[in-house]
Amino acid sequence: MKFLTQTEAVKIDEELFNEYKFSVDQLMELAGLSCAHAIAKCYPADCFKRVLVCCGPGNNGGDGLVCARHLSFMKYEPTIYYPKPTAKPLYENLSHQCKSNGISFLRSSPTLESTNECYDLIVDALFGFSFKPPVRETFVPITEILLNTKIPIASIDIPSGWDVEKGKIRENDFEPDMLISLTAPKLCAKMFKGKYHYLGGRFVPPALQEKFQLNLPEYHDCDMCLKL
Ligand SMILES: NC(=O)C1=CN([C@@H]2O[C@H](COP(=O)(O)OP(=O)(O)OC[C@H]3O[C@@H](n4cnc5c(N)ncnc54)[C@H](O)[C@@H]3O)[C@@H](O)[C@H]2O)[C@@H](O)CC1
Ligand SMILES: [K+]
Repeated sequence: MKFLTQTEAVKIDEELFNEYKFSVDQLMELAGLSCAHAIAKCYPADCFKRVLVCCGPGNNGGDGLVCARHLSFMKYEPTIYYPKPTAKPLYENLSHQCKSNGISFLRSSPTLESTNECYDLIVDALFGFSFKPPVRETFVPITEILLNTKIPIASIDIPSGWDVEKGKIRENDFEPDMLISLTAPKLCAKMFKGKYHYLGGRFVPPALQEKFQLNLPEYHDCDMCLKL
């Protein structure tokens, strides 16, 4: 299986939209749904009910909003922390859908103590493959919590803050328990040492897989995600 550079990840993204005519909503829905499925396989709702979903300003954050909505249908109780909501219809609608499904949004940053006390699992949907270090000020408090908490963290696509290609290179980069690589793993996933690595985003057309020689493993039956 191929591990993608940042440039390859961006190119595949562009081809999905430009050549294959997917809309961002379509792929985000499938990506977020596959993350919820992968999480449910590893952290059952009866033990990991209270989930803090941390969402960033880009599409990785959008995946998090979708994932939170699906988790709410799977007997979890998600809470969203979305410190820099993006003023675009896509994100506003996703936020609205979460609120309409009874999911609450935190008004201010949680503390380490409140995080440890109030949640059983954290979903990291802060940054994906377009992240450029260093982490900007708004997101420093939450990344410090992710670094110091004992609660398991499931990262969507990239552990937020990691270099997309070189991986965990800074002292304060946190170590997630789970990584769900979307489309195909990025190079940083080679450094992932957590318990569960899953592949999600079962929507890559065969011709595109061939073109980028992704060499993806086969998904089983009707599964939305695959344990790597
Ligand atoms: N190509 C694909 O196959 C798909 C990708 N999706 C998701 O889209 C993600 C990529 O999304 P985007 O390209 O929108 O970007 P990201 O969500 O990776 O991050 C970009 C956002 O983060 C901000 N940002 C970047 N560096 C920062 C820093 N140092 N401090 C604070 N903020 C920073 C940018 O201003 C921008 O708003 C993927 O990782 C994946 O999660 C899915 O939604 C759908 C399918
Ligand atoms: K992430």
